[in-house]
Amino acid sequence: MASTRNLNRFWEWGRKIICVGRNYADHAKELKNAVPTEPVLFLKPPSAYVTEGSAIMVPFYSHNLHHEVELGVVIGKGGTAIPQNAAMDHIAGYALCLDMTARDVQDECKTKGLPWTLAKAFNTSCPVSEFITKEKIADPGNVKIWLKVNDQLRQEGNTSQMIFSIPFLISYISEIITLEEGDLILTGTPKGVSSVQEHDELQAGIEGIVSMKFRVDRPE
Ligand SMILES: CC(=O)CC(=O)C(=O)O
Ligand SMILES: [Mg+2]
Repeated sequence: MASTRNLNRFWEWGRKIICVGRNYADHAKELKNAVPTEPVLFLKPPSAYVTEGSAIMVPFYSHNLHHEVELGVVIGKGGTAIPQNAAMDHIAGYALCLDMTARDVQDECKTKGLPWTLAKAFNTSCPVSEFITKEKIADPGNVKIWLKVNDQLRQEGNTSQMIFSIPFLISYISEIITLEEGDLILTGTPKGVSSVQEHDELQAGIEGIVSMKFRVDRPE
């Protein structure tokens, strides 16, 4: 049965945020990571969401917060082990997302063999744009995404560069983690990630579709 809940404010649903790492070869290489042969997955909690008008907070334990601009896929119809050829039917729409990453903490976690939770899942680590209905993006596998810091272009990529396609990711993830209406999948970032500081202004967009703006702040 179709849901009567409105996905326009999907971030208020409190559902899962599933992130794909190293899905662009140029980004994997810039961080000297191997190009993966299977998707790299991690999670953010719903408390990571932040929307325009609120600030991205640098976690108190980090001195190297990075931006990662990514296309987000909002799930409209849940499922388990969704076949690739049905995957697009499970999408309600999209959002532009930032996977804010405490890179210094992530590097330490990697060295110590620890999970990335402190680096990736802190409050405000998932800034999102307005909800973009599915009809507004004819081919999510071919859109240009970009990010500027204080008006300087830092990231520019096309989702056609993804190693694992959106249908493949939906199918792969749903075999392991049942997808539910309101879940968000972050599909990975292209090259150009870099450090942001308190008071910086981040602007990001999907060309011709949406743009968004966030300020960076640090707790007192
Ligand atoms: C190395 C990473 O932080 C992976 C990641 O999140 C990505 O988007 O790639
Ligand atoms: Mg990422």
